[in-house]
Amino acid sequence: MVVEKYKDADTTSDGSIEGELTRIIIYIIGAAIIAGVLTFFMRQTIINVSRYIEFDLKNEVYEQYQKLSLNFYKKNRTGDLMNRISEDVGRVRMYVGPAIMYSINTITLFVIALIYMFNTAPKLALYTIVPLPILSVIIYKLSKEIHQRSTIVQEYLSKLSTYTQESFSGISVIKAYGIEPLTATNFNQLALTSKEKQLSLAQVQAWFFPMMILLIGASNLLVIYIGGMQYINGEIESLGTIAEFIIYVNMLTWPVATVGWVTSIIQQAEASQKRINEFLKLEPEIKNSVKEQTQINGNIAFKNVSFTYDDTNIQALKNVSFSINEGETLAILGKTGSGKSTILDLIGRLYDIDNGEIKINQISIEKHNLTNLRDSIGYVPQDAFLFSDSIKNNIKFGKENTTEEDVIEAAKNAQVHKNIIGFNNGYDTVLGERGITLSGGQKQRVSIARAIIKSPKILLFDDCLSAVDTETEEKILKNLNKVSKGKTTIIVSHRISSAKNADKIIVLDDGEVVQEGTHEALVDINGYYKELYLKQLSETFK
Ligand SMILES: Nc1ncnc2c1ncn2[C@@H]1O[C@H](COP(=O)(O)OP(=O)(O)OP(=O)(O)O)[C@@H](O)[C@H]1O
Repeated sequence: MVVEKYKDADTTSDGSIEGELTRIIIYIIGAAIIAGVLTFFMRQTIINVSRYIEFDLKNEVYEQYQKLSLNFYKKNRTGDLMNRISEDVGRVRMYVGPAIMYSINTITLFVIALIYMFNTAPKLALYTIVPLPILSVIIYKLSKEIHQRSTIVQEYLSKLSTYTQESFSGISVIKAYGIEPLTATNFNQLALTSKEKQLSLAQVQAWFFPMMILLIGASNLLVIYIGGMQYINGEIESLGTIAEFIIYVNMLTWPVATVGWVTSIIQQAEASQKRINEFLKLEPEIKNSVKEQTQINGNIAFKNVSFTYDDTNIQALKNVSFSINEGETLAILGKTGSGKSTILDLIGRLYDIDNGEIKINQISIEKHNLTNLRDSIGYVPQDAFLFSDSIKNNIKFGKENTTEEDVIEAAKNAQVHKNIIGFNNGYDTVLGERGITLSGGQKQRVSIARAIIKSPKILLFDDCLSAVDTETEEKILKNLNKVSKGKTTIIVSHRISSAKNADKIIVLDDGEVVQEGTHEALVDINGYYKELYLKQLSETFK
């Protein structure tokens, strides 16, 4: 406009043109600086808020994971569980962050630009904005397609990483069986499919910018053509209007494109939020219905207990009855799959039973505060699970605020102290992926130390001496006898040596109690226990 004003005038030499241009340049620079500062604060506020929301949501989802029972984990694949906490939460964040931010941006810019455009040249404004909704719809369709294809790409990437992870974990089996070529072929097949999916994604993505450029170009041409015609016809006064409109078109194209993109983000976020909500509404199967504290002394009684695993429909326990008093030791023997571990899981209330009753301190197990119940149990599982952390922390895991001396004492009682001090870093030796691998027997003993240090009312040992030699077993049992004074102990085993000193022994067969008594009584009766005793006795003297 300024140029046009002075174009035909004779006064090119006076300073007023310079002054006016400088003023406008300062306005432009000033507006850019203000826009920059405001954009910075907007991003700071909205993106930060979205990160806070993401943080809260992740914690909420994780907390819910902790509450849900084992059955839930069996029904859902680990990949899906991970997705909910990372991808679904991420999509919701995209909605509360970028989507809202870009929408505000678009609306503000659009309203201001449209007011200016219609004020300057209403007819030209109308022609200019015609291609914009088309651009929006195209970008929406493209974004949707891109999203669908990238979900598939993501799926293949996680399949690839699961496969590789599993190969790394099972590398010793792969090498021992010499199946490297087979695993390599499988990997190659997966990688090939993954590549194809990536290429198909790239194909759609490749359309994104050409489409934008095409539509911007079309809008520009339209402005120049219509604007030019209007100028020739004298409908618009100045050529500057055309230049002004070209700037508007370029200013509006990106925000209009984001409308399409934002719509697709909102749709994805809606689906993710729905999935998260459904998940957060899930009630844990095992509920802690008792809020007040309950006392656990260690009397345990099973009365006609039957239990079937939901997922496999295997009836693991049939009409099982037995009782054990506070401070006593019970040994459970039986063939594999006879239901021994299931009994221990039921005492920790990892599952609720179908029929019968489990009583702890003469009170039904459901009437106990679940936290109190689990706090009073020291459980050593069949497969000792140790975290990728130091040995010290793995033992301390049983009881947080504990002293170094207690850790050493527990390790001594579990007969693993000597092994630990033999490592270069002693108790600070890191286990797992980043550290050393313990032998099966060492793992079991660290796991025993973890249970002992807790000094719980009830100690549950699930075949946890299977990987130690009989001499060490003898020593551990002797120590356990000492530390388990006054505590109720249940030992699941396949060895008579672990069971013989128990106050009571039960033998399970296919989920039923088939023998019950003390060692002295059972070796006198024909049956599984006597057979096992004679077999193991003869092996000892071989
Ligand atoms: N988590 C589970 N989900 C479904 N079925 C299970 C589960 N755990 C065990 N089972 C089934 O229940 C039955 C009893 O299993 P349990 O683990 O109690 O036997 P066990 O006597 O401890 O065996 P082992 O001596 O081999 O450890 C088995 O047939 C087993 O397949």
